[in-house]
Amino acid sequence: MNIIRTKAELRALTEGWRREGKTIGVVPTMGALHAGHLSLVEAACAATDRVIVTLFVNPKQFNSPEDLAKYPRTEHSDAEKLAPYGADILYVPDGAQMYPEGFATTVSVTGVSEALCGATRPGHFDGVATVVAKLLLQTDADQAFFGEKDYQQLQVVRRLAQDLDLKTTIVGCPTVREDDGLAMSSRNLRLSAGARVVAPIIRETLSQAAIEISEGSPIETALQGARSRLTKAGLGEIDYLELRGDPDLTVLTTADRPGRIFVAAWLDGVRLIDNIPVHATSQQERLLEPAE
Ligand SMILES: Nc1ncnc2c1ncn2[C@@H]1O[C@H](COP(=O)(O)OP(=O)(O)OP(=O)(O)O)[C@@H](O)[C@H]1O
Ligand SMILES: CC(C)(CO)[C@@H](O)C(=O)[O-]
Ligand code: BAL
Repeated sequence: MNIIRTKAELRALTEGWRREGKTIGVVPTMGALHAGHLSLVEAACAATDRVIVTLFVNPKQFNSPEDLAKYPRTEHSDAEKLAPYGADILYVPDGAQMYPEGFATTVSVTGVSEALCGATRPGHFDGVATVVAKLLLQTDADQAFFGEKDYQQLQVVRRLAQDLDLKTTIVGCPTVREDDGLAMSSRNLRLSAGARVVAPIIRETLSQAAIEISEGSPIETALQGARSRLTKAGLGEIDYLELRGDPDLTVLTTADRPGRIFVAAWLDGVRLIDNIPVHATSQQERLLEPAE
């Protein structure tokens, strides 16, 4: 697998592949690769003839300079991890390739980007939408693969691809978890050993709340219970814990509409996110039963 660093090299490659009639898949990442990323690479390799993995720690999507400075940068081991997976290219542009002097354009998606992480990380999704639009165009991809761990990001990217008439199909892939249920994330590397033991409570708490809601508990009661469980475990700073319509994240859902619970909470100075679907089956069935 070759590493390339410039748009010019990338274009020469993709034009060559196009002449051979090959399809192209892209997996955008910020590196520090784990099994979640590798599952996207596997999906891309199964679906397209040529696969490009991109590695760019995009400064425009960080709303805290400290978070940007601390973001893990592990290009060498990332390339080693990718080697057995069959990706063709690791594309590692630098800041000057992506944002040359005079760069003045922002891609901003409204609606779906405004709640949840959009509300708590101002400017974050403008940074994501701008860099993803550029990566999809630079790689000339037929399909692009994103994880459901970042579910709101996936919906923002779907919207942007549709609204800008990009030819790339956006493919969502399931969240890959550690054995104890913690969603894999590059930022998990920053958890202390003690915090790492506590972190699986996020997924456990979401699952419990999802079951309670699907069995008919009032949404507010279930979410309040989840909030106090997280707080007791040491995740007292909660950016959001909400049930929202899926895929239309702009609406807070009601008991007769299934949705998804989203959380962002801080543990040990690290912001962790997760989400889980709520199948409001029993509640729905009850609502649909004819009144006696
Ligand atoms: N556990 C996971 N399962 C599936 N996909 C994932 C998982 N973690 C990340 N991804 C996906 O990998 C792609 C690149 O994500 P990124 O490089 O930011 O990694 P990350 O682990 O999400 O890091 P971060 O700590 O920034 O959240 C995104 O599409 C993201 O949704
Ligand atoms: C999609 C992405 C690579 C854009 O920088 C990033 O937001 C990420 O890694 O999820
Ligand atoms: N995986 C989302 C990238 C970010 O947190 O900036």
